[in-house]
Amino acid sequence: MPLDLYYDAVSPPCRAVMLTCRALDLDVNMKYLDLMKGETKTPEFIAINPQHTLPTLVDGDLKIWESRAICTYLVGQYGKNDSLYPKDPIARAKVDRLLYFDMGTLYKRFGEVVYPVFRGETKEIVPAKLDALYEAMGWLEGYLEGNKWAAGDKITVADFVLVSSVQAFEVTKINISKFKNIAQWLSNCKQQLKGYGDVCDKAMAMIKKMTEETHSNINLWKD
Ligand SMILES: N[C@@H](CCC(=O)N[C@@H](CS)C(=O)NCC(=O)O)C(=O)O
Repeated sequence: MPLDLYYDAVSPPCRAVMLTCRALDLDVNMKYLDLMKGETKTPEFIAINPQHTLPTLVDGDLKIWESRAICTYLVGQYGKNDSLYPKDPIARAKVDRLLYFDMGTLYKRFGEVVYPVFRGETKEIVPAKLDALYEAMGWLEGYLEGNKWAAGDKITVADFVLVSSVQAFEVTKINISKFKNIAQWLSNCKQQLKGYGDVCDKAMAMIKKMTEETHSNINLWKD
């Protein structure tokens, strides 16, 4: 039974799942819904996911959303081994910590700074919110110290999830070069994650264009 993935690559959570699918070499039926056109709000899609969020995966009778849950499900169900999401409780705890850190802190803080501007709700950045984002980046910088990949010396789903957030920081003109470990890890991801360019390049160009349209007078750079 083929997997159906409802997605729009402009969304970081969707890119995390797409990178996971590439890493696992999965044959996926890609079902594009245009977020900008509100295509998640149709009765047909709400019948699949009442929360109407992308990404959403349909695998036979299983309908699942929440990107990080999809990534870990896919590894458990289809991975040839557990390398991308280790079964060992300690190794898994280190990956899970990063998945929750991304959802509850890093990506959340990014969204609080940038999305109100993208949505045209404000033209002002709240300085405390920008400080909070850079604070979270400082924590990520520390977690990456001495590690090639987010959770250690092997690629895990934490890399797919975190890079999908951090790559958006770069095109929205947040200063990544201030954080040497993040900059090096981002470069590793660009070069070594399977399908990175296919999954991310077009979406990054779109986000860059949106940034130029909405953020031209807004400074997110901090030295
Ligand atoms: N925590 C969720 C967030 C999902 C989410 O909010 N997706 C947004 C795009 S980034 C969406 O689908 N918005 C359209 C809608 O809510 O109708 C995840 O990681 O999957």
